[in-house]
Amino acid sequence: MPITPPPRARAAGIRAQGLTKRYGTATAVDDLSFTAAPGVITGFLGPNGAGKSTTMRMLLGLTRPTKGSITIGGKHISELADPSRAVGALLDARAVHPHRTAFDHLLAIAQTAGLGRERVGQVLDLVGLSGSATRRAGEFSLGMNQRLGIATALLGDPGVLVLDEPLNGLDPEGIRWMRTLMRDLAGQGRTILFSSHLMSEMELTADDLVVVGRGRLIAESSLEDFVRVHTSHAVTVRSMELNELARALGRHGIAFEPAPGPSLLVTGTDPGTIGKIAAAQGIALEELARVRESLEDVFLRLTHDVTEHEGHAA
Ligand SMILES: Nc1ncnc2c1ncn2[C@@H]1O[C@H](COP(=O)(O)OP(=O)(O)OP(=O)(O)O)[C@@H](O)[C@H]1O
Repeated sequence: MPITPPPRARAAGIRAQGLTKRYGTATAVDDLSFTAAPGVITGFLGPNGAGKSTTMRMLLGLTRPTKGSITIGGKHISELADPSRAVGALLDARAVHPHRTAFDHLLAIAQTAGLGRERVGQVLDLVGLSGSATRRAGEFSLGMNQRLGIATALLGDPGVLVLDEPLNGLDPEGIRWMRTLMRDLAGQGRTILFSSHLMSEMELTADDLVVVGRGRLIAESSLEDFVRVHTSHAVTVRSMELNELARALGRHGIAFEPAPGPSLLVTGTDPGTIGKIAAAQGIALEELARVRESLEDVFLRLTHDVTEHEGHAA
């Protein structure tokens, strides 16, 4: 069933400016600024405790910032004429009354938001729960609860969706479904901000990334640029004539270091150049391959740096 966001919500992006939240002496979110644009999936990435949920709660007006702001289309959620139609959220999929049926759960929320009964059937259909509408939420698996949470978020047909760890607890089929749904929703011009602590999930789902560690911004860019900028490029080259190869690279001023096996780890150049240098010297190569840090490695290194910095500063 196609669902079309109201035109007024189409262009509403999310913007955090100097957003800060302190609990006593602990800082959960620290001078955080970022944007999430309409029409794309923005991945909010950070290890557990990085401040993602707190940021989302401040966006939804559930937690008051100590300093700074987070707005939807330039407005605080309390200034929006019809917040439930502007923004939908999945925060904690288990926060459902266990004895209520899926239908009644959605109906109660729809009625509070002034939405018609027919919308409940539509969202149940959209998330594939029509067949379980009369089952109690307490009997649901975590994956079904996630679907019910998404149905709740979509009730008001909002232009902005805020999803906290939506892929948690889903099986591979559920993950594929959630990705396709997010892609479709973004394709309709909606703003999607979804959090995860897993780089592997982001890699396959997000267009843009906001990376946080210890409440601070670590990186904000497209996924593509993040990979390009933060991935260190190196080339491994294996040859039985390693000494000759090392001398030839040295003559060209190319940096290298020994690697396991009869191999060198070469930096600052590309495989093509190494191949040409070897060919010119008549050196046979057994292997010539670009080494890429996995995104998981990049993420761990970046967030580790923040932790280290914090540790020294403390
Ligand atoms: N109500 C609160 N009172 C005190 N400290 C809090 C409160 N809410 C969050 N925190 C702390 O703020 C920090 C950020 O928590 P937050 O839940 O926002 O992180 P997160 O990135 O969403 O991580 P997770 O995925 O584990 O939820 C944590 O150190 C957390 O213990």
